[in-house]
Amino acid sequence: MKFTKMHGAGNDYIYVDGFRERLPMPAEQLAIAVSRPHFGLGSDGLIVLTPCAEADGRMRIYNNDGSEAMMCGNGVRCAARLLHEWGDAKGDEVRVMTNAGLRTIKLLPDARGRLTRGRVDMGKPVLRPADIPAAVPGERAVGVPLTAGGQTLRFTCVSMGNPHAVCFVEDPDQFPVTELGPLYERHAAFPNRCNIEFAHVSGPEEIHMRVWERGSGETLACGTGACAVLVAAVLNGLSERAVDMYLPGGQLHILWDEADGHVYMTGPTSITCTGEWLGDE
Ligand SMILES: N[C@H](CCC[C@H](N)C(=O)O)C(=O)O
Repeated sequence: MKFTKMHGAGNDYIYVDGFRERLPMPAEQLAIAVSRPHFGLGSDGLIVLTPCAEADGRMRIYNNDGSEAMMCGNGVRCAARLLHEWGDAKGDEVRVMTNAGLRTIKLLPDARGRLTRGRVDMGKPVLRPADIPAAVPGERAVGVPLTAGGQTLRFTCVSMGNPHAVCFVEDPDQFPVTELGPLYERHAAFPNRCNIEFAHVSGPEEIHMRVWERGSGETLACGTGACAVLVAAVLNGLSERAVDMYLPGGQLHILWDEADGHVYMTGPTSITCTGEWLGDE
C-alpha cells in the first residue's frame, strides 16, 4: 500500500490515497500498526482519503490508538493539499467531507509561490455542554472546576466537531501535561473522552499552548485544539478574536469571525515522504 507522510506544524499523519489504494487491514488496526515508532512508520495516526459525491474527497481520521475522530484541523489542511496535488481537486479552493461535516480549505502560496499553506473554515464552535459532550451543568462550560490526580483545575469546554477542554496556566512549557493530560482525557465529565489543552495568553493577539490529544497523547500541534483555545480565550475575556497560536511544532493563525461566527485556521503543510507500506512484522 502506497502512503504519503505529512505534517501540519509537526502534527504528523500517514495519508492513504483511497481513490487508488486498498487498505491491507481495517483502518482502526492499520492506524495502530503504521503509527508505532520502530515497528511502524511513527505518526500521530492515519488519514484515509476516498471519493465523495458532495466534495472533492472524504477524510477519515484515526488516532494512533485506533480510535476514529470526527475532525482533524491539521489533517484536513494537509488533505486539501494532497487532493489538489493528486488532481482530485481542481482549483485552490478544496472541499473535504469529514465526520463533522463539510470543510472548505483555501490553498495559499508560500514565499516560493507553492500552495503549501491553507486557510480552513473550521465552522462554528459548539458550546452547549450536552453537544460537546461534557457532563457539566449550565448552557456553557466556561471555567468549570474539574478534579483529577488530586488537582482541581478550571476548564472551558468547546467542540470543533470533536471535544476539547481548555485550561489556562502560567507556563505550559513547565506544566505536567503528560501526567495530568491522560487523567483529564478520561475524566468522568467526558463520556467520549476529550482532547485537553493547556494554554497561556501572552498578549491580546498571542497564545502559547500544549495539547494532550484524545487517542494520541501529547502531539506537537492540534488544529481543532488551537481553535478551541482561541474560542475559550475570547469567552474568558483573555484575548482578541484573532491571534497567533504558538505550539511546540509551529505556529497557526486563528480567527473567530464575529460576522459569521465561524473559526478560521491558517497554517502550513509539509510533505515528509512517500513510500510503500509492506507491513512485515
Ligand atoms: N485526537 C483528536 C483528533 C485529531 C485532532 C488534531 N490532530 C487536529 O489537528 O485537530 C480527537 O480524537 O478528537
